[in-house]
Formats: sequence, structure tokens, C-alpha cells
Amino acid sequence: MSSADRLVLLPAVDVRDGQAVRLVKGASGSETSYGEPLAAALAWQSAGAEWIHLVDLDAAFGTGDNRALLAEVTGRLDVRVELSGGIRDDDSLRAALATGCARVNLGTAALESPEWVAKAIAEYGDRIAVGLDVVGTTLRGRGWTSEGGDLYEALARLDAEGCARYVVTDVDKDGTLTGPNLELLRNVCAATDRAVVASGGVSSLQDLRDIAGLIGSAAGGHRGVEGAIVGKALYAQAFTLEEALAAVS
Ligand SMILES: O=C(O)c1ccccc1NCC(=O)[C@H](O)[C@H](O)COP(=O)(O)O
Repeated sequence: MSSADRLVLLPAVDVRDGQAVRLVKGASGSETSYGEPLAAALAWQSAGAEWIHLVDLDAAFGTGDNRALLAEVTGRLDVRVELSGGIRDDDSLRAALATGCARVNLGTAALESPEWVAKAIAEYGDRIAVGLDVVGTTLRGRGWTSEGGDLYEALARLDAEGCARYVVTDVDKDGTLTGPNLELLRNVCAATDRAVVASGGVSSLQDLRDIAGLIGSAAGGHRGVEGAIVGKALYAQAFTLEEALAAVS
């Protein structure tokens, strides 16, 4: 993903118990099912996606994992994959990277195991993104029960450790079709010169245009938002991926 002047879209394929699902506010038990993950991912690929955001919700919630399935889906895709959910130790990180995904998204590990995350960033560089899931400005584990830590303190620490990219989610917006938290995104982009991927709440083409308005200028030194993850809106057919790609091109 580069800091071009076009917003990169990442359709989300969140997997629970072998099925593509959408959650509301990242809450376990709020799933709506959308069938086979591979079929969903291939449909987004055919519609022009350049990236897929592929999430193992069971691994995130500690209710098992879909590791083999996600490896198969990643292997069958020609587009780049951002793998997320429950990657929190050497074993899960190794397995995730071995799928051939373009990068992994480390979530609450950034709260619970900051030294391990720093080591992963040092070792794998740009293949590591850190997911910053927040309520207000407090970091929250969506898949985990843990909570706490200030967003901007974590951002400063991770910047210093060389983190290349943040996936920023307002948990209260996620899966609600109520629009992204643009103020949060603006504030995060002002606080870091690293790339930001916006996640959660997209409901309309105008939301995508608004997020695209936060793309940074290289001259200003801040990369701003470079991408947006879109889940529920695509599954609920609020718009098609083709329409979304046209809206941000
Ligand atoms: O990404 C994760 O690791 C994760 C862990 C636990 C619960 C949810 C998780 N991700 C959810 C997503 O990435 C959503 O698909 C994404 O935020 C899209 O949201 P929306 O467009 O509002 O459906």
C-alpha cells in the first residue's frame, strides 16, 4: 500500500467458526453470517479489490482458530491480504506470515505484550501493522477482555519503535453503519507521520470520500489515511465494491 492520492479499500472478511460473519461493535455473539469466507474474498477480488482484510475472530476471542482455513483463503487469492485476529505470540505470528499474506495486524498484543510487539516490528518492518481499537481515547481489546492504555501514549511509543502503519478503529462504530469517526482519524493523523488505515462504521460512498479527504501530503510529512477497511456496508449492499472504488478513484 503506498501513500498515493487514492484511498485504498480493504473489504473485510471476518471469520468465525468457518463462516464469514459481521459483528456489531466487535462483540462476540453479535454475528450475522455471510457464508463461505473464500467465496466472499473471491467476490471482492473479482470486483476489483487490491487488498482483503482477513480476520480470525475465533483466534481473537480465544474460542479456537480458523488458521488452516485462512491460510487456504490467502493462498487462493491473487490480491494482497492483511491478516488479523489473535496474532499475539511467536507461533501465531510465524503461522500468519507463512500464509504469504502481505502483512499482519497485531491487535491487543500491543497493549499486553509491548516488548514482543517491538521485537516483531524490528524483525518484520512493514509487514507489521498495529491495530489501535479505541473507545474515546482509551485502547480496547475487541477480541480480548483486556482494556486500558491511552491511545496517544501507545502511538508515541510505537512510532519510536518504528511501527509503519496503524489500523485505527472506533469500536463503537464498528459494524454499526453509522459512519466513521472522522475526528478520531484526524487526530491520529495529526499525532503520527505513519500511515493510517481507517476501520469501522463506513456506511456510504460519502463516508469513503470523507475518509479520502484525510489522505496526507508527502510534503507535509504526514502520510495521513491511506486505506479504509469496509465490512458491513458491502455485505448489507449499501453500495457495491465497484461503486466504492469509483468513488475514491
Ligand atoms: O480485526 C480484528 O482483529 C478484530 C478482532 C476482533 C473483533 C473484530 C475485529 N475486526 C473487525 C474488522 O476489522 C471489521 O471488519 C472492520 O472494522 C469493518 O467494520 P465495518 O465496516 O463497520 O463493518
